[in-house]
Parts: sequence; structure tokens; C-alpha cells
Amino acid sequence: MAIDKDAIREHVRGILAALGDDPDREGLKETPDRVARMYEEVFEGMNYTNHEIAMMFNKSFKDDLCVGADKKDIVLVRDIPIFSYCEHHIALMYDMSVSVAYIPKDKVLGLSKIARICDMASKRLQLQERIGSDIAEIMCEAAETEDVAVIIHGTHSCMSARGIKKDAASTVTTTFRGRFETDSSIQSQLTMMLHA
Ligand SMILES: Nc1nc2c(ncn2[C@@H]2O[C@H](COP(=O)(O)OP(=O)(O)OP(=O)(O)O)[C@@H](O)[C@H]2O)c(=O)[nH]1
Ligand SMILES: [Zn+2]
Repeated sequence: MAIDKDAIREHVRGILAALGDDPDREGLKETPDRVARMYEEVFEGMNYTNHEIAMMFNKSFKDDLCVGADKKDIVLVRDIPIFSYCEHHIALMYDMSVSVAYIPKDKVLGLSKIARICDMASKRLQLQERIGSDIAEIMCEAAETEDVAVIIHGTHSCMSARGIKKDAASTVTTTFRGRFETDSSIQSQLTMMLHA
């Protein structure tokens, strides 16, 4: 479903008025339109399903090097910066970075596509945990493998700029699929690579 920019403009105007301000004053008169354009950009991922994102970013290369069901060679793209918005407060998650690991089966995925998948999955109203599971699901489909790990570090402005105000607190989440969940030697190898 496409984002309805007209409705966003109208509702933002209503919020400005509800805050007691004048939506028609010089500094605010373009704000509803700016917010609608910003939401279109930062929530782009809400226009697509995980399956559609996997189909968008599945450019890959067949390579003899990675063929073989028992292979344990890990590809890790580390520290991909992203932004997202929490679905509880529509507050910014910032200082976020994602590390994505997978074990290629019959093909290797273009590296930039991994970063594009992270970007698109985070451009939704999200929970940090769900960003991890969305990226893992999309990666499994795009790379045609069951073995995926996603590690996310993030700071939530709803916890730092308001409420409990713990600005030094950051949240780390892991999402392990396939052999990253079950094989301790693969887990150790990933830990070593994350800290190398
Ligand atoms: N698990 C999880 N929780 C989140 C995430 N983003 C925000 N939250 C939490 O969502 C919860 C919403 O709690 P509520 O009690 O309904 O909201 P609130 O009254 O604003 O709560 P406080 O933040 O404690 O003031 C808070 O504990 C947030 O910290 C996220 O990505 N994952
Ligand atoms: Zn929040």
C-alpha cells in the first residue's frame, strides 16, 4: 500500500493546531508538506513486503567456491549504519549499525545488496528485534540460504531524550537462523570475525 501523503499533510496540520500553534504562520506553513515528504523517504520500506525487497536486491553471482551443502565459509558485512523509527513513539532509533553474516550455498549475493536490504527493512515503523528478523528473512530468500545472522546495535531516542532518559544505554539484538543457531563452531567463527 502506498503512503498517503495528502492524509499525512492534513494530520500534521491538525497536530500543529492541537499543540496550540498556528499552522499558517510563516515558519510552519510548509511543515505539513515537508513532514509528508520526509515520511515518504524514511518509511519507504512500508511500501514493500519482505518478499518484494528480497526480489529487488537479489543480484548474485554463481561461484564454484561456495558450492557444497557442508561448507562453513562465512561472509560478514559489518557495521552498516541505519536509522529507524520505533512503532511505540514514532521516535528515532539512532547510532544504529547492523552486521549481517551468511553462509553462501550456491551463489554469493552482491555486497551492496546486503546494505540495501538493511536500509529498506529499517525504513518502517519498527522494533529493533523485528528489524533483525525482517533482515534475516529477506537475506534467506535473496541469498537462497538458511544460514543467516544479524546483529544490531541501536540507541532509542524514546529512552534517551524522554521518559527514563538513559542516554548512555544502547540495545544489542541478535537474530540467528539455520546453522548460526545450532552450530557452535560457526558461532565461534562469527564472534571472532565480529571482533577482528
Ligand atoms: N522491545 C522493544 N521495545 C521498544 C523498542 N522501541 C521502543 N520500545 C519500548 O516500548 C515500550 C512502550 O512502553 P509503554 O509503557 O507503552 O510506553 P511509555 O509509557 O512511553 O513508556 P516509557 O518509555 O517507559 O516511559 C517502552 O518500554 C519502550 O522502551 C524496540 O525496538 N524494541
Ligand atoms: Zn519508542
